[in-house]
Amino acid sequence: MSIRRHLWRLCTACRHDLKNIRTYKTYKSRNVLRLYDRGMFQDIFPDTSAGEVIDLLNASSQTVYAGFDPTADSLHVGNLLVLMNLLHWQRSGHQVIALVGGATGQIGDPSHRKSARTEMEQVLINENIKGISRNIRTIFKNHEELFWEEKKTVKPVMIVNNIEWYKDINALDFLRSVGRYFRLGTMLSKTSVQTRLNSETGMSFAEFSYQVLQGYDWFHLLEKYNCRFQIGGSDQMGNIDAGFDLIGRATDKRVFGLTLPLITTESGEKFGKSAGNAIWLSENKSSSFQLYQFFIRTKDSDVHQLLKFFTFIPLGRISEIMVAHKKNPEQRTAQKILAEHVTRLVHGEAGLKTAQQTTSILYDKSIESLSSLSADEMVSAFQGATLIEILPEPGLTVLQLSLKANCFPDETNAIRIITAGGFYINHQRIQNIEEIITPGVHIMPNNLTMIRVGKKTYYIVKWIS
Ligand SMILES: Nc1ncnc2c1ncn2[C@@H]1O[C@H](COP(=O)(O)OP(=O)(O)OP(=O)(O)O)[C@@H](O)[C@H]1O
Ligand SMILES: N[C@@H](Cc1ccc(O)cc1)C(=O)O
Repeated sequence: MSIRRHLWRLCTACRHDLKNIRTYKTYKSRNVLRLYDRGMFQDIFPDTSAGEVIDLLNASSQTVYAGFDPTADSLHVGNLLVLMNLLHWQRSGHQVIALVGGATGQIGDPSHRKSARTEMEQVLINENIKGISRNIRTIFKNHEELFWEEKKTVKPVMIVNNIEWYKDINALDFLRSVGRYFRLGTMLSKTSVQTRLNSETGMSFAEFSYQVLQGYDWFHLLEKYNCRFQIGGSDQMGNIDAGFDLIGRATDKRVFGLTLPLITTESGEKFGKSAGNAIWLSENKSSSFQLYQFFIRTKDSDVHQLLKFFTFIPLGRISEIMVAHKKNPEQRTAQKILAEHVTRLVHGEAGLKTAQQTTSILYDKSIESLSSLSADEMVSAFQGATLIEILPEPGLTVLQLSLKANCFPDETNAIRIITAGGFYINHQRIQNIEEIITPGVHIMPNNLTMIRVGKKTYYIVKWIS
């Protein structure tokens, strides 16, 4: 039987528990494998261990870890899926460890990458460690304060940095005591290695050794905290397997790895920082409004799955939400619930309030409201808006501005559409092509101008000072 069917069967056996859950504030059992019902696990290994894992989880509280390399100063929505998974473990009574890769980040994980990462300065790595540790602490704190109403307190998340155990390790000792357990054939067979070996850029020995470092991390956490579970996105399969192998050879303990599906873009690209399409969890990189809007824009075909991934709402209630949503999809009820949950978890009540207030600006067509937005916020508010930087010139006319902003293919079209009434500046229709662009009228106090052509083509002009 395939692992999926095996898990499915086991999860079906647990399903009667789910029916008894009246509130989404808590889970009644320690069996987190039920998250399979939410689509939150892709694979488990060893691949026949689902029954054993369920028994272990039900028998006692376990320790689980997931790692994040400090390759940016903030985590993003892709990483949030891993954090959601960890939160479910915490809600189920387990000890959660979030590892920040101060050591592994210096090498760079080759998984899912076409070329080596550019080396980062230590000061930058340190800043990144602070940023992502702050994200993790904030999310766990918001969860406990806003989503957890049980009397029983949850076990606080532990944040560890693997530089702590690598900084004093001697290379020779490491190769002798850890390196000897790694088999070259197995290491070479990893997809992350094969893809790169067959590419033009090839792979350095340092990157090749990455799996040894992540493997040893798990060994270390097992020895120190009895951590028997590691989770990560499906791109982490090879690295998790390396630790599993090491522990199998060096100890007599049983450990288990679980992978999660990757959140991808419409074109199937992994959503994250390397692909350059991240929505960040730090307010200074993506505002609470941008995060909220990102989820509000979820396609109808995806919203059911994202409610399962990014909220704690029980599945039965999610189905009810979807039934109501399908009756009136234009009201975006499901998207609003999703956006509200995620924004509250990531930015707290205050962040959610700001996001909702800013959203209401979209429906309130005053200049005061518009000028309270930043250029980035306007671009995300007016979906697909083009951002253009223009040097202000005295005497610039509406026609000249429309051409500089590339709103029209040529002057004839510009004159035709503007005079016909299809051109708007800051929500005001402008039909006089000779009107002079004036600060305070056309240029808002935030140094921006919003242009609309026709019903929904937006341009945001940022005036360079
Ligand atoms: N789009 C995604 N969907 C699900 N999990 C993800 C996604 N992106 C990252 N993760 C997971 O988050 C964890 C930490 O990943 P990491 O910090 O290396 O970020 P990353 O975005 O994968 O980095 P990069 O894009 O630079 O490769 C890993 O378990 C990884 O699989
Ligand atoms: N390799 C993981 C991060 C990580 C680092 C160390 C670990 O022990 C575990 C995970 C990633 O790049 O996504």
